[in-house]
Amino acid sequence: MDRPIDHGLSPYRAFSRNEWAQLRRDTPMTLRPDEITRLEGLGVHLSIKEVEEIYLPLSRLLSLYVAATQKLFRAMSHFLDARDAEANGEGKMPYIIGVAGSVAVGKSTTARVLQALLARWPNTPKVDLVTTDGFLLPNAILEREGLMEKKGFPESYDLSLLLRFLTDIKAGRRPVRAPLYSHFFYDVMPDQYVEIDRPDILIVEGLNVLQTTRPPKDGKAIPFVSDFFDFSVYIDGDEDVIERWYVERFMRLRSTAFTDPLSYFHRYSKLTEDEAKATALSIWRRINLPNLQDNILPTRQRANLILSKAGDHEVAEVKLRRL
Ligand SMILES: Nc1ncnc2c1ncn2[C@@H]1O[C@H](COP(=O)(O)OP(=O)(O)O)[C@@H](O)[C@H]1O
Ligand SMILES: CC(C)(COP(=O)(O)O)[C@@H](O)C(=O)NCCC(=O)O
Repeated sequence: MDRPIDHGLSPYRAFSRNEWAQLRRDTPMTLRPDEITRLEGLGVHLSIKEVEEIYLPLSRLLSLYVAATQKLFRAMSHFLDARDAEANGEGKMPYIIGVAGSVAVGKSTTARVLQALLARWPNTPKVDLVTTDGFLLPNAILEREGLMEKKGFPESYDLSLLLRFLTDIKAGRRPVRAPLYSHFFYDVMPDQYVEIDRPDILIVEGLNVLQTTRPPKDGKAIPFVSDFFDFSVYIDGDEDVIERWYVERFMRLRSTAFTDPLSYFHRYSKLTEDEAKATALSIWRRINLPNLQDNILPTRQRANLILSKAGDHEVAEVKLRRL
């Protein structure tokens, strides 16, 4: 009799927090407490324990993966007899890591921590970071197209600009410019860019980075953003917990950035505490929650690694995709 096919094998290997923390092995902590403080978001404490137990083992894994990829790249150069190009530094290929997840789940914070940790590994001294909000369509266009309530949805991004950016990075062009978004002005900044000049690692952070595109009608295939990634991380959490983080961040901004009359959300600084909370909840439920449910969560199983967070941003479980 034929053996039944095992449909139960998960593509992921799951680790409890403690199991994952053991995988740090003897990696020394490379960030000082004051350096961790500088990585914290607005008024939020980032615990050293969290960095040591979760992000340091992850940086160890990534450093090993990058080294293996760099070796593979050298093997290919050897095969193509492209050693001269390699000696001139032309053969360097940035290792690209995607960081995905809901609005307010902690993508920017995680990306900044990973950037700092990875830059301390000897084989990856230059680690750059790009956020995909720079590739949002400007408000003027979103308004014209009736998309202001769809900011962060797939249709609100200039996907071809993002794909061109990633193509240029992978082609080894230098420097490559990424547009900049301002949360203060709630808009893309005209003529402001971040220059990416051949880093060892590029982290690309954004809610849309694992999304797939519909098959084209004209037969011309468009690549996925994730086709350019060597590794991807999805940050996960329960909806009600992320909602709370969103509202808490909004309330902190209300008493800081929003008090500036130039800020887009200045009008919210004048609301009472209860009115402001209700406004934050309404934005979350009208825009960010439907985006999470319809467009972000369905991409979770495309990630190489899933970090599942609990109520205080502490990672409770890590899932690593089997090779
Ligand atoms: N590991 C963490 N520990 C404590 N607070 C965190 C952590 N990650 C994120 N936060 C806080 O949660 C909120 C959302 O994080 P942020 O990185 O801005 O999210 P995103 O980029 O996904 O919108 C911020 O207020 C941030 O300071
Ligand atoms: C700018 C964002 C779409 C996040 O973009 P990302 O960096 O993930 O590409 C999001 O923070 C946002 O502004 N959402 C619209 C609703 C709101 O104001 O929260």
